[in-house]
Amino acid sequence: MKIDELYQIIADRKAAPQEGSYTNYLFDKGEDKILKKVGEEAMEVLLAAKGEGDQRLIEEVSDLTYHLLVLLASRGITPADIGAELEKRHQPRPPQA
Ligand SMILES: N=c1c2ncn([C@@H]3O[C@H](COP(=O)(O)OP(=O)(O)OP(=O)(O)O)[C@@H](O)[C@H]3O)c2ncn1[C@@H]1O[C@H](COP(=O)(O)O)[C@@H](O)[C@H]1O
Repeated sequence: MKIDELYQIIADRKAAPQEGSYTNYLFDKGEDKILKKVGEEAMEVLLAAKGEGDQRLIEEVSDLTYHLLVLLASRGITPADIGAELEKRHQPRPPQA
């Protein structure tokens, strides 16, 4: 799944809450809960990277990505906003001789 597609699902949950949605559970709990999850998932990324293997790392980065997108959506920030910021930082380098 593309990041933009997942973000759109999350934004749709915000606009139209659904019974049993984990995303809506997070929105209902509020920003402190979302931030706590982001912190926990970030720590799990570190632990996975330090010896749990590439598949675990992929899973934990996916968990972190999802929770970061929930945080952004809760603030009305889009992946395009992040892309624009990264684009501003981008400094193309001349090809090496
Ligand atoms: N990508 C994800 C995704 N990644 C992780 N998670 C959930 O994140 C939670 C993290 O697990 P934890 O054990 O850390 O937390 P927990 O004990 O379940 O919950 P807490 O009590 O700690 O909050 C799990 O419940 C996972 O299901 C996700 N939940 C949803 N999505 C995507 O969001 C879409 C919408 O989901 P719903 O909002 O549930 O409809 C889905 O189609 C998916 O594409």
